[in-house]
Amino acid sequence: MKSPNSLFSDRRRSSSGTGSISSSFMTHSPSTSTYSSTTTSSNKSTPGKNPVKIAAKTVAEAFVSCFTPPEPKPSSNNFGDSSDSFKAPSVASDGGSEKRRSRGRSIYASESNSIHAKEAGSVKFTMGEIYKATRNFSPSLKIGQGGFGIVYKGRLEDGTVVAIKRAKNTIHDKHLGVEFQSEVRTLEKIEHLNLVKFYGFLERGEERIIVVEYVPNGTLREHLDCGPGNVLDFASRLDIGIDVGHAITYLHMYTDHPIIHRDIKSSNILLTENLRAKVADFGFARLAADTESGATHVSTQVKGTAGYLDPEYLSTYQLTEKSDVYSFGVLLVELVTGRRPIEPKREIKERITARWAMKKFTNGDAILTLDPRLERSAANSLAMEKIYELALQCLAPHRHNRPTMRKCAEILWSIRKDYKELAG
Ligand SMILES: Nc1ncnc2c1ncn2[C@@H]1O[C@H](COP(=O)(O)OP(=O)(O)OP(=O)(O)O)[C@@H](O)[C@H]1O
Repeated sequence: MKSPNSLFSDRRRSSSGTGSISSSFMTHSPSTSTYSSTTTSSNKSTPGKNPVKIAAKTVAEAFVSCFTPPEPKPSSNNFGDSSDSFKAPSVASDGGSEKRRSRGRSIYASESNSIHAKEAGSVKFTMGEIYKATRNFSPSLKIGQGGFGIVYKGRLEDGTVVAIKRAKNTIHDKHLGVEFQSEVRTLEKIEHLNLVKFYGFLERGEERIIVVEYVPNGTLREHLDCGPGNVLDFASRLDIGIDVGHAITYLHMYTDHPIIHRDIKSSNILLTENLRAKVADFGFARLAADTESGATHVSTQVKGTAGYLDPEYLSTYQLTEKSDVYSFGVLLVELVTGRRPIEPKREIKERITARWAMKKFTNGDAILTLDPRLERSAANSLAMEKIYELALQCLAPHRHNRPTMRKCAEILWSIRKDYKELAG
């Protein structure tokens, strides 16, 4: 097993609301030119033969101040203004007059000649509509920035408020093109209360844009980073764990073909005003092996985020749904401790949070790892122990020893039931 600290990072991001920019603590970056998309479904291990390059994202996201929801500043660009107040630049042949077909959602779909427009469930936007929705990508509507590009808050013509993800230069970064395709293809196939809703996309020239549901209350990571006044209480953390559990169970079990998210992490969990969770960012998602044909895993290059990556996948390149289960285990520890999966500034034995917390748990000292901002009540302590018991299983080094996501969700349900009874 490679240490997460030795992974590559090809990402930099700034958090919405804080404006802070992270820098990678990883040692080197992968060359984008060595990217390989070679993947196979297999029941055999092929380590060493794959031209694999690890493309892991950084977790060294330096949120320096407390979270504030990513509402654009009130300004002349706010949505309260008349939409006549700006003009969309003219766009060559994108055809603002394109008619659109509806998918039963409050948006329109294209009937243009695009191959995507003809695919079931796909929705194509024009550049004119995107300009209009974002007021020409107004900086005041910028709500975040990730490795993929800049995210804007936008409003569609029918008033639907959306998040518009604009890829940075895909022409010079093949990864982003692949990520875009992956995200669109996955989003097209899914619909679940705990997954961000897909509204459509645009792929034209160098532009790659994804339009999804706007989730107004920031990321789980931002909430966990908050100071004493805004602590996410234990019950909310439990609810969020269950929501995420349901979302991943749906991906693994209830889509036409199982989908592996590959990047489950707290900064990809968006929260609604009621603190319900929605899993986002399907840039690394991919279809699981076709078990009906006897395949047990997919052999593919390693992608994900350092600190959340399944060690077995990391060393064998064999991807299964259980890699998401491992990441979910890391997320459970994050929910309990409030810490990031890797905390480089702490003393060595505490740097890998899951390792530290699981050690304390097995030594009977779990309480020492509970987020210091949470109450040390009987209900919290008992639920914490049970969550750690589940996390320990999710973090098993070998995938066969990890529970399914469905089992995880069931266990969390029963933990919440007991928690409610005890907490009163
Ligand atoms: N649907 C959404 N609703 C509201 N805010 C969003 C939405 N999607 C993204 N954001 C905001 O934009 C930020 C960047 O999101 P994005 O999905 O682009 O990250 P990313 O490219 O996946 O970053 P990374 O790959 O480094 O994780 C998020 O942290 C969040 O604050």
